[in-house]
Amino acid sequence: MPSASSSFQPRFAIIVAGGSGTRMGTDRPKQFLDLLGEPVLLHTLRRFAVPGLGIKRLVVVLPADQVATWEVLCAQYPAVPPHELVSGGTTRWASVKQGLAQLGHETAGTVAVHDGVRPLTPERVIEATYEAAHNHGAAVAAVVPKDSVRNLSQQGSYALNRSRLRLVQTPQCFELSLLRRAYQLPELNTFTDDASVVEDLHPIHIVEGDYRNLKITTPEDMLLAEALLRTE
Ligand SMILES: Nc1ccn([C@@H]2O[C@H](COP(=O)(O)OP(=O)(O)OP(=O)(O)O)[C@@H](O)[C@H]2O)c(=O)n1
Ligand SMILES: C[C@](O)(CO)[C@H](O)COP(=O)(O)O
Repeated sequence: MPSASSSFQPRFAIIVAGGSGTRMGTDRPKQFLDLLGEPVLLHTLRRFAVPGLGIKRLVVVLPADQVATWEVLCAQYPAVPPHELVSGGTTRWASVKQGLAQLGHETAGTVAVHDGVRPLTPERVIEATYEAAHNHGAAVAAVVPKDSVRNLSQQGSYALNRSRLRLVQTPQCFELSLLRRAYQLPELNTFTDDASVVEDLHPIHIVEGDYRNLKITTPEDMLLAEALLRTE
């Protein structure tokens, strides 16, 4: 169950799966690809449907032309977690905005935004990110880079101090009214995630993520996900 400090704050989750997966290059969207017997997105939903997390509503954002396909797909699997379907937009930002609109009548709570293509997120990371958002207003899961990092410059490139860098994952959790305010501002082409949408309004707290929490983006990520899932 959510810890005592957050027990009076309802939890919501918006799972964004409205993308087309151009970098994956498959015919069907990567969120529908089979991962050891179930679609990637179904694995992701199951991670959030764990009773101990106490999530009140699970909203799934899909490409408008894939909603019917998803409903047919879901009918083929047992015990699909209850979820609400919403059509997305042409950018991740627009899809999150649609997901937030679905929560329009909720007055308070903590909301997680999570990529539908992160099917391996440990429960510990989800719980810690909700809890940190409850305490700090805004929290994202992130990990330390394992490789050295260089910044490209006109002269060539220079090394960055990686001890001060973090690779940001999802979930990204926020106090509901804060996320709503942030998503009322105009969309910028510098937005890559929800933290970048919120950060001008509120500081972002970093929670320890997990290297297993990979985002399925290119074909080799499916092989990695399969291998990791087999160890669970
Ligand atoms: N218009 C969009 C674009 C992305 N997403 C979601 O945001 C997450 C992260 O995006 P990404 O990995 O970039 O997915 P795609 O946009 O599908 O991939 P690509 O950039 O390769 O086309 C994914 O779960 C994706 O479905 C979304 O809901 N709506
Ligand atoms: C939200 C995200 O997964 C955090 O790392 C990432 O920014 C999504 O980026 P993408 O280019 O849409 O895959």
